[in-house]
Amino acid sequence: MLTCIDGVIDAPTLAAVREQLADPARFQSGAATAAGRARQVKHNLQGVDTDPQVRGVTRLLERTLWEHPVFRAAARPRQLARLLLSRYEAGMAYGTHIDAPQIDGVRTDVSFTLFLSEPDSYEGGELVIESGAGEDAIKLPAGALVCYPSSFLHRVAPVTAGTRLVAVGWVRSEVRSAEQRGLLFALDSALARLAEQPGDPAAIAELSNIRANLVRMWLDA
Ligand SMILES: O=C(O)CCC(=O)C(=O)O
Ligand SMILES: [Fe+2]
Repeated sequence: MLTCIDGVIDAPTLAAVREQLADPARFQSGAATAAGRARQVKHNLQGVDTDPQVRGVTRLLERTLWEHPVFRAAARPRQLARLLLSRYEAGMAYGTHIDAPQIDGVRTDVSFTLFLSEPDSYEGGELVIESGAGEDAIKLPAGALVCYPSSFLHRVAPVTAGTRLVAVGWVRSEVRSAEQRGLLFALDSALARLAEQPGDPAAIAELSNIRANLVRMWLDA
């Protein structure tokens, strides 16, 4: 299941982040962090992790994501394996690959892309995800995020003009199965809607109890 979440980063923060990452010298070849077959198809740039601005932005984004209620409900993060700032200039792309099953010793259950560039500021650069039901080409507004099971093949279509700046990352989830995470996310969303209107408190309590018991059954922690 793919989940898109709007407005994860607000406009002033986005502007500050883009400003801090504007200097291309803060980026190096993306091949440094690709393993196996992915290395052959990875043509992009990524933030130099010793650069103080890159570190500052990375920490800020990690913190924001960790505290974001909808991201937490969708990904159920137990640990953030890594967050990378990636930059694609005209001619760059990332061919079809699968993400490593472990990054820095952390199992990868959920992959995500947080879009930092406005979609009309570059051409191409869609994140194309192959789920069982076919391909989805994702290009979201700046500040929005897509998360998807790390088991899906995916690629970044060539950028043909402009610069695509994103943060990509991987999560070890406390619910390992994508199907179970999807059910819990749907249940959470329905319960949040029910809580907004006067309804049947006993029914809401019953549903909350079912949710808690499913979490207990499925928790990988
Ligand atoms: O840039 C993206 O949206 C995804 C990049 C990617 O697949 C990766 O870094 O593994
Ligand atoms: Fe990937």
